[in-house]
Amino acid sequence: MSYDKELAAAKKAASLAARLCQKVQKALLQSDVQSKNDRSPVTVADYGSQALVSYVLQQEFPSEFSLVAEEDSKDLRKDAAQELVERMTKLVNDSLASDGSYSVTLSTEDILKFIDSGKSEGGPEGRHWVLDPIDGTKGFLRGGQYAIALALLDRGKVVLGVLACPNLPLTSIRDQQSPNDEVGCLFFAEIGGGTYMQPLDGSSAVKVQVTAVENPEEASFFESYEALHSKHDLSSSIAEKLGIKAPPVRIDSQAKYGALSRGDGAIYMRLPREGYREKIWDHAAGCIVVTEAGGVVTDAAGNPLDFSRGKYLDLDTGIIVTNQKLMPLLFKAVRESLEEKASSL
Ligand SMILES: Nc1ncnc2c1ncn2[C@@H]1O[C@H](COP(=O)(O)O)[C@@H](OP(=O)(O)O)[C@H]1O
Ligand SMILES: [Mg+2]
Ligand SMILES: [Mg+2]
Ligand SMILES: [Mg+2]
Repeated sequence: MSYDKELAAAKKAASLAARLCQKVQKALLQSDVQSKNDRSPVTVADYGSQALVSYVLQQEFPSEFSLVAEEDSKDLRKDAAQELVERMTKLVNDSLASDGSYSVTLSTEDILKFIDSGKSEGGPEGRHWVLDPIDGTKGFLRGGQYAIALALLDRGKVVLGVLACPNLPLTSIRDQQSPNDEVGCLFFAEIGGGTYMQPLDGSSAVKVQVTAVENPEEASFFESYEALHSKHDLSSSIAEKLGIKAPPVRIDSQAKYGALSRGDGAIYMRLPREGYREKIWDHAAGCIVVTEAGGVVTDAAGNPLDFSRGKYLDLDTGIIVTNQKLMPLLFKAVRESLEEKASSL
């Protein structure tokens, strides 16, 4: 089955949302930051991006629409958020107008409804869009990496994914010469069709592949910038076992999956603290972008990620990503390190 029409819509929605986010990041004001009850930050751009993507997808697929997305409008309906909602409404309307294909002016209530249409629970039946309107909000606030991550599930499987990474250099992050290098990448993948990357400004796409490195000593690895999101000491001990020489590359968001899909690095390890439950929007798009580029994504027990169980990914311990050749070595090092840790407790 082809998902070409869905992929085209997803690319358009994510690119428009990326433009909105870039505009906000440039003019970031402290008051744009709200605090959700889980204490993770969320900005006018997270909400605006979700409203925009939800609107575009509903225009393109009016009859069959289900969206599992990270944000909801609860905090925005409080009096204190009124100014933020008005500014966000203007941002979304300006972004839609700049595209030219939608002649519409949405009201604040429309916008809140589009945000709330992301409340689907997903699951193993039918089709569901999966959206992280800004993945890596902390990176976004720091001026670092972030991604607009959009995927489509069909009967529980990820069948397409798009990652817009507005701050990711077009060339490998390993050989960055100057801070002026061009940035803004759009990664996209459809099941069975490979992974492509194009500049966010719309010029032509190139096919990408994960690295062919087989010797772990030559590999480099990615992990979260935020030490709270992934145990840096554990990944260091795994890297040491593998003989990896290069220091870890710490970047925010699913930009890690994008960078890995084009071979900027060989390994991504995500080892959250006990009790943390991963959400599908944090991995669905990244997972297909890497697997279609020839990579492998599993949990720490070697199982593929199961996106069919609702909004949570119930997995064993963490997520590991690399190419086919290195996976057995990485898996072994991860198991040994986890066992050593368990026996030292
Ligand atoms: N304690 C924790 N452990 C692991 N991941 C966490 C976490 N707290 C938040 N996250 C997730 O980590 C994501 C960012 O990924 P990364 O660590 O790769 O930059 C966040 O996405 P959002 O920024 O969309 O909220 C959030 O879902
Ligand atoms: Mg968040
Ligand atoms: Mg996220
Ligand atoms: Mg997010």
